Amino acid sequence: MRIDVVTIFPGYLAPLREALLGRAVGTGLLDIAVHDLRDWTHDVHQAVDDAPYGGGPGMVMRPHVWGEALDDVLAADPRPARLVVPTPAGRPFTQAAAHAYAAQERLVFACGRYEGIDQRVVDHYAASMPVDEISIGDYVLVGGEVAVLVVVEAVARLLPGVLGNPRSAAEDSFSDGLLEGPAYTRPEVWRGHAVPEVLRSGNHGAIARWRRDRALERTAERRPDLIAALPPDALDEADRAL
Ligand SMILES: NC(=O)c1ccno1
Repeated sequence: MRIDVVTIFPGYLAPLREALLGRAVGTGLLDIAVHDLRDWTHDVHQAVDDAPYGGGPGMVMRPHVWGEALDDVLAADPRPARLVVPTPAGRPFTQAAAHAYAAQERLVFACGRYEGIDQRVVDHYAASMPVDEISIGDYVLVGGEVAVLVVVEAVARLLPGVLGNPRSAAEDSFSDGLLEGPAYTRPEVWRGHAVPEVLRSGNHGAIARWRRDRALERTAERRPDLIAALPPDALDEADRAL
């Protein structure tokens, strides 16, 4: 997979070269290119924003700079791309979206700043390619860069070969529509808190049942919306007896 990120703060994306993502780049599983939007300005001030039509606070990012940048970035690789624009006004980014993105050959991220990018940029590219305006949560960041880090990590870990144990992704929170339950490791007792005995029993059926029950309890308590969204056949008789 190739990932391009266009931003006025390339340094914000440095973590993409670290740890798991850095190894994925090093092994060729992931190809990441970060571009400075200001490279496509032509004025001495390298201006990328201007006052909003209709008035209001803040500045809006200028369409012609973005258009020149995205034209060049998209033309740099023949693989079909999806343009992703993080914004608080976007559709929620979910684990399902992460899986969908992991199946893409190429993702191009446009990082807005200020009051965002002139809407005509999204409208223009949406006429010729898939474009998603996505949100990583109901809060407002200073720009799209941090959201890109979140999305890229959520997507990259799903790529075959990136995680050491592929079962990790298969048993993630949300993989079965539920939150993951609690996890424990040694020692058996820590500051008077003992590991649940069933996890030390070696009884794999009982362990699986216990884990499912804890996941159902946690999800019902913290995210009842996920329980409500489960397909009718998702809960078996033992689940319903909980
Ligand atoms: N909530 C978000 O995804 C976001 C992106 C930029 N600012 O906020």
